[in-house]
Amino acid sequence: MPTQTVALPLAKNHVRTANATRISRTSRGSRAARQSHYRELDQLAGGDAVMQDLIERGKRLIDRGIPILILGETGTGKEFLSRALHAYSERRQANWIAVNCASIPESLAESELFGYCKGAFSGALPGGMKGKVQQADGGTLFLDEIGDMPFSLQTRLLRVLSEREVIPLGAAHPVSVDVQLICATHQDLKTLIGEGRFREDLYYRIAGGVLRLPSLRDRADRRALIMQMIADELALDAEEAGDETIAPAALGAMLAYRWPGNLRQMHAVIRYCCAVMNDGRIEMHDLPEELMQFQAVEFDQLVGHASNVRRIVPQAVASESPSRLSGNPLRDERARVIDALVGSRWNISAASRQLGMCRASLYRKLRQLDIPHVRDQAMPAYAA
Ligand SMILES: Nc1ncnc2c1ncn2[C@@H]1O[C@H](COP(=O)(O)OP(=O)(O)OP(=O)(O)O)[C@@H](O)[C@H]1O
Repeated sequence: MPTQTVALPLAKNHVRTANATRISRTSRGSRAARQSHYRELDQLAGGDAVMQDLIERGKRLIDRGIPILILGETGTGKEFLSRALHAYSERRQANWIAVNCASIPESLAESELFGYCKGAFSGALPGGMKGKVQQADGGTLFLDEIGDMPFSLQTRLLRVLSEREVIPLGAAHPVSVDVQLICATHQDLKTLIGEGRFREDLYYRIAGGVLRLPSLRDRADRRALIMQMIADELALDAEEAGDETIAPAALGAMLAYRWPGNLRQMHAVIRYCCAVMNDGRIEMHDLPEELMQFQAVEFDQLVGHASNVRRIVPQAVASESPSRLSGNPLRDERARVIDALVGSRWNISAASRQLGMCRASLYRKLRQLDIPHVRDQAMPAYAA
């Protein structure tokens, strides 16, 4: 067994256990708790049929101790799913141990994963150290970014999985381990295998069951997710949050946006919006720049292409209630006009109908309220 590693192991706080992190819904008002908030397995499905099916398969696999490989773009919730599966499983009383294979320096990887004995190398902790695999004994080992695991380590991992035992650095005898394995990656492992960067035999060992998380733009329950995240951020119950917390135009922009960073990005955007909003309601001008820029591009594409409008504007948005009043008549009117314009994707006829005025009056109103037409904006100026 190779024992050439001589560097110090990673600090103890690199170990994240499920026991140290809340699994269930957090209580109202605790910001620190909310930030490390993990949902139960059934709550992850939301109202999306693909997710519901995936969760049901996940339950069956974990019940049978089958190694699970979670695939999905960055930020789709692979780690969340892994924690929730562990919390659902019979192993929930034991540790959930995460290892990010992309972030451990190769020189430390062996000692980090497999541990070492007293005096294994100079600079080692006096009492030796249990590796992550042993720490997960009886529980779940989550190998995140498995596609980035160095090839040499893949060989050792394969042995651990086949023999169900580890040999810490410097140890004379193997130690038995019993772990539920969950791996995750955003990479295409089949391609890595083709390129000789990932062991095919390891792939079949870790991919007992494959769960592919959908990207956020493919999820049918985006609206419910947005409302839930707002509720979480404001520490409200989902029903309490309701539609009162977000203007129809802002909701429409979030529904239409492509979310390349998936749930992680959406969570960050909602945290931002909730921090900057006034009067407990997210308005269009509270959205961060990337969503505004996206809107500007979309509108530019839409001008003169009325047939696209139906496809991009969610129907529910158009019929929602107008913005909450601020008490400043000019500001309220400006917000109402902007809501109508954005809600109708700058279709002037539709917006004027909604506002109860003729097209000419609406054009006059735009000039009066200093709202430039979207055609004339590099980026929409929504500040009301
Ligand atoms: N079900 C969920 N409900 C609310 N927020 C979620 C959910 N799943 C994920 N998130 C948010 O997205 C963030 C990223 O989730 P997670 O780390 O599980 O994604 P990932 O797919 O593992 O990402 P990466 O591939 O980049 O490691 C979380 O920190 C959380 O803010």
